[in-house]
Amino acid sequence: MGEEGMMIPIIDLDDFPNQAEKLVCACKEWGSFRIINHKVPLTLMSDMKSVVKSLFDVPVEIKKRNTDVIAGSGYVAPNKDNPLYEALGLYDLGSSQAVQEFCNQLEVSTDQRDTIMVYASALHNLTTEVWSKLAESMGVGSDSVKEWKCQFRINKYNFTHETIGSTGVCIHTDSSFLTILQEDECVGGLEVMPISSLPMGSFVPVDPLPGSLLVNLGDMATLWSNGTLYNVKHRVQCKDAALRFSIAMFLLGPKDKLVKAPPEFIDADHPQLYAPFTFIDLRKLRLSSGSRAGEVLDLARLPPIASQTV
Ligand SMILES: O=C(O)CCC(=O)C(=O)O
Ligand SMILES: [Fe+2]
Repeated sequence: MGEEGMMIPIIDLDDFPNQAEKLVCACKEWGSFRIINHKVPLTLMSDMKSVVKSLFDVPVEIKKRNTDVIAGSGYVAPNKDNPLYEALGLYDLGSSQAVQEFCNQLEVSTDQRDTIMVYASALHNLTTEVWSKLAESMGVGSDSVKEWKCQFRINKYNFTHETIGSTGVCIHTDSSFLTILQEDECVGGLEVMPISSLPMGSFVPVDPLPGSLLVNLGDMATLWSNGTLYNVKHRVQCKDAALRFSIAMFLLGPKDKLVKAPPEFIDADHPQLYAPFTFIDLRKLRLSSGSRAGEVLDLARLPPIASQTV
């Protein structure tokens, strides 16, 4: 089946609970959807985009001060796997100390610091709001989500004429429960693989829709939902000879608590599929096994019920 003409679902955040069913469908079939009426001011989004662009202009010695707090949370220089890609990031957005530290490392101005603080807080709130809406739409609570850890990452793609047709970021899933992306408003290139196209898999381009934000579900969402929510496989391709910038906010999960499917999702026909994991341990397993595109969930699977000794 060709995927031409397919488009990821658009969810109106202002229209709940009416959109509940549409949201759950989007999360099962696409693992990806666009949100509108998200209340993040457009001026804040564009101010943040300008800050992001200038953060990448500092000398590499300064960028390297942005060291990892958890694996992969800090500066990523262009490398063999993704030579066109560069990223800066920060773990634990809920901690204003961590945000200040990020700003100090990169020697940002007072205005830039203000923008980063306001943006971080707005997007942090939005990730918890979107997750709460999803959990509620699935008939379960989400009490502790405000305490969950968040990671923030800004991405730059050095696209040129010569790189058109090559890959900006290879196929992967996110490790998070969910990710909110502020894409480049002009330069496309993100592609997602809907579940209907598996197991062969074909990509659907996600064209930018200025003012909206994009949500992707990650490995934790699949583990938590007992396999019903889809951790969307995606990549970024170079389609234009233009620099591309994106901003990602990852809702990772509770810090030390084991995550497992709530009892509402488990019955005789739907036995528990995955062993309980903390975010950090699932992430470690993902890195140690080199499984970037969701294969880590195969490693987290419990043996079939018939072979389990109860
Ligand atoms: O830049 C994008 O549009 C996607 C970035 C992404 O997939 C990620 O940061 O995990
Ligand atoms: Fe991603």
